[in-house]
Amino acid sequence: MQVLNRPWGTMHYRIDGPANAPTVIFANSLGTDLRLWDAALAEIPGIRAIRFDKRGHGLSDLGGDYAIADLADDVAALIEATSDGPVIICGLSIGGMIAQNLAARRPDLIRAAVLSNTAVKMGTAESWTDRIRTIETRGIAAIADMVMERWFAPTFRARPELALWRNMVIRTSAPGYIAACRALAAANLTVQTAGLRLPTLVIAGDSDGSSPADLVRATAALIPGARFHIIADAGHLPCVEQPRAFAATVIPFLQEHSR
Ligand SMILES: O=C(O)CC1=CCC(=O)O1
Repeated sequence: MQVLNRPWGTMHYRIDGPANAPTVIFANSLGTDLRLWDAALAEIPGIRAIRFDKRGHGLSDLGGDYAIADLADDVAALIEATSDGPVIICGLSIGGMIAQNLAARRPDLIRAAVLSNTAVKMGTAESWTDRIRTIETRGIAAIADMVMERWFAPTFRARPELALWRNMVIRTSAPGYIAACRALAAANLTVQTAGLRLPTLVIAGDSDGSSPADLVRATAALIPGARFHIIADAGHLPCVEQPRAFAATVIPFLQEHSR
């Protein structure tokens, strides 16, 4: 377990892989911690993988409310503290929004981006307000079944591990989860993302109930030269549901842009 001190509190991160391998930094989604990437990383050898828990998730502190740009600033600080030169970023969902924001504002730190199951805008302000209200009135467990349906295709929902992912959501601190919902409600990255000029791979899941493939494709279309790939039998978290297919999609891109 490693610690980065930030003005808002303590940020948890970890590094795996050879010190001299190309660095890839992974940004998690809403309601998950850095274990989100366990299965995919087991299929992606030869990288130095940096993972972290964003504010209010996993072992990291919350501080107060924040915007997507503040989360991107945390990642910038983590890169500066751990790495020489620009890195590849791989972000999923809100993690993909962090990646878009950081690539737009700090091109000196990011050489290429993998944007998984993300968009320039996710959900509506009303949908996030409804979710926050449910958590405030009935607790975070009240949203868990709805979230599982958005995250996973039916095949995965029948597997015993579903209970573990459900527990991950339920055990996220309610204030931490709500702060991320507020940041999502306020975020629209259309202008920033349309200005991106870096190698980008965009990934969608064919059964994603949160960022449907057409929404993800529309974000890819904003970035000149971006590649777009749909993973079959995968919902919002293809790195969990289809780690081999996820790795097979990502590895050639990482190899191409690590040189
Ligand atoms: O919980 C969801 O609906 C999925 C999601 C939206 C943003 C994010 O990071 O995850």
